[in-house]
Amino acid sequence: MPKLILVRHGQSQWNLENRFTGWWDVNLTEKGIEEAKAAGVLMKDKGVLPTRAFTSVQTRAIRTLHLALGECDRLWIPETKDWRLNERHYGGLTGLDKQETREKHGDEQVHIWRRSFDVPPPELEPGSTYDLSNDPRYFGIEVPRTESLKLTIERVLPYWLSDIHPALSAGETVIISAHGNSLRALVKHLSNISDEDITELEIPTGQPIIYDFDDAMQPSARYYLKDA
Ligand SMILES: O=C(O)[C@@H](CO)OP(=O)(O)O
Repeated sequence: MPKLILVRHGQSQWNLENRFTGWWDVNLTEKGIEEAKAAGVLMKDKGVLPTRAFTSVQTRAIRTLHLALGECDRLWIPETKDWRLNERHYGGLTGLDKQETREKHGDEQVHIWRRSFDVPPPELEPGSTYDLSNDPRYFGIEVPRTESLKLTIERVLPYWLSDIHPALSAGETVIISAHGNSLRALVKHLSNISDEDITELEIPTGQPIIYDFDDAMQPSARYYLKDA
């Protein structure tokens, strides 16, 4: 039975500092490293061992993948990195302190920017410190200036369909190491969650989530590997 493992990267430096992160490339904290390793130990203990890996082009997700695979002796499996699994682009909010932004714009506005389905944050100014248009990893890609969850889904889902789903259909046990909002995009699709209800879904760091697929490639209800 094909299995899908979703894991959000361990705590990042800007998760710790409570700053809007998005596409900005920050590293894991010590706690994040431990969370990633614990995910790998759990996979080993439960005998859920990936045969194929997908991740974003962001250090925190790549390192989480490698730390987890290292713990379950699966560093050798094929892996693909793709920007379409990146975190949602936080636009002009990138780098700002979340609490200070609440104090400036109000709780409600910040909640809309963070969790509404289709209201994107303000656009990032061209030439801003956080403009990644010239980053070599995005060569040939039009780096977004901002993204809502809806816009994130519009790049995650086609990639899921073209690259990840076929690997699962071929019988692979697939691990995706990605981000809070790129994983919300996938979970929304797989668990058929409405545009309203997805605003309530939070994905914890470093905690593997599983879907089992049946012969018709229909996903089971999702569950945490720790509860299996
Ligand atoms: O800052 C971010 O990029 C994300 C994930 O850490 O934050 P949020 O919880 O607002 O989606």
